[in-house]
Amino acid sequence: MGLGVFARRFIESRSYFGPYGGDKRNTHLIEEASDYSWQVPDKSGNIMYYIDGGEPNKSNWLRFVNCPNTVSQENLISFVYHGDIFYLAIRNITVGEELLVYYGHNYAKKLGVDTTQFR
Ligand SMILES: C[S@@+](CC[C@H](N)C(=O)[O-])C[C@H]1O[C@@H](n2cnc3c(N)ncnc32)[C@H](O)[C@@H]1O
Repeated sequence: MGLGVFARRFIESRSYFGPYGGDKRNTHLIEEASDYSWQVPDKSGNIMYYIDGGEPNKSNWLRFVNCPNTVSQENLISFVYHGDIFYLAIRNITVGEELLVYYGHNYAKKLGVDTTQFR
């Protein structure tokens, strides 16, 4: 699991964080090459490009947020706004709790997460 992000202060539901830092790339090969990339879809769901936070100096702390193993652990969801990725708190998060955002079925499966419980 490596490093993760833990709340140092109370985070109110609907707080949001971002944008996720990284290079915008057009190749799907980045999904294989980087553990830190997000797909950015257009309004029809077609992938426009990827944001790759693989290089720490071009990214930010959002790259360290892990994926939950169970739905009850999930406390952030990702969303696209003006072509960037943001994370939204879907409930109050208490001090010391790990911030966890679901990565999507494909990536989560690779990590051994039981994806059937996630929408
Ligand atoms: C975006 S990074 C998250 C930060 C990472 N833990 C680190 O130390 O840089 C994604 C990587 O974190 C690890 N990871 C995140 N969520 C995980 C989970 N639920 N189970 C196992 N590994 C996980 C995997 O190695 C994955 O490729």
